[in-house]
Amino acid sequence: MQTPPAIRFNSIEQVFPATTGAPTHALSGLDFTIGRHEFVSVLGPSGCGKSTLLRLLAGLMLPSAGKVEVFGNPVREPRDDVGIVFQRPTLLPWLSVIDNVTFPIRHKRGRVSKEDRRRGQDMLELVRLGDFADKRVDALSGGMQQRVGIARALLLDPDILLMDEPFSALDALSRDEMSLELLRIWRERPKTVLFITHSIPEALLLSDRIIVLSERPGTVRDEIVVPFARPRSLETMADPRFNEMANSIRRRLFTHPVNQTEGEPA
Ligand SMILES: Nc1ncnc2c1ncn2[C@@H]1O[C@H](COP(=O)(O)OP(=O)(O)OP(=O)(O)O)[C@@H](O)[C@H]1O
Repeated sequence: MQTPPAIRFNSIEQVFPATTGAPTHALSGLDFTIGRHEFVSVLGPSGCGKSTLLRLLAGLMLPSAGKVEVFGNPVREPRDDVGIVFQRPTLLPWLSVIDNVTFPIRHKRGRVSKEDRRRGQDMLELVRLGDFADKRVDALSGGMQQRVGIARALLLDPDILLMDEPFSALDALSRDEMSLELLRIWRERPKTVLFITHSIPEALLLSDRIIVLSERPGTVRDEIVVPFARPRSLETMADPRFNEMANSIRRRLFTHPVNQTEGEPA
């Protein structure tokens, strides 16, 4: 039997009812799969349903129709093998860094064992915050707080990592630095990554494949295989093909296709 993909969206419809006025049709006929340890970014116009598809995959809500599957199993609730990093890391400012990293375990089991703390410390080493375990999180910069969020998402060693615009609140330099850090972490701990972003260069630098969604209701408009060799670095962005691809994606995103072939690269 064929191994199921790590992630499958199968004919997803998502309609949000309205208390007044028309309901919002957020996603329609959404179909795509992601293979194990693949890094896939989702790009699309504002409001096209990117965060919605991530919340469906995280088991935070159920689709109006269709199926979301993780390793062939329908997603009905949050799972330990799916870690999530949000745009803002939602840390508890009165707790130390290590207590924030191990918080999901405290929340779930009511206590944190020595072994859990050791694992938390390992994750802090991985994100290069090993010396900051006992600091309060509000003493850290935005980039460092996002590292804490990544360490927390990796604590239970999930197969799948969902990232919803994780670096968009950072300044440009920290953003580039965190992109490279994410590539390093992904190399050291291979994961299946679904990464939501508004940044075309970020998607090109990080991903194996980019899914471009249409305007709402979001559906797959394009799938782009990113050809750049790994490991990638800022040098990758100097490859002349990088700008060409970025421009081609930009055109696809911001033009309304007259027919299906418009915007195809030459
Ligand atoms: N819980 C909800 N109830 C009602 N409408 C919702 C709900 N969640 C999302 N929506 C609507 O569904 C559509 C898709 O929202 P979503 O946040 O998924 O888009 P997005 O592509 O992530 O947007 P952005 O790029 O601006 O972050 C939007 O019109 C939004 O207002």
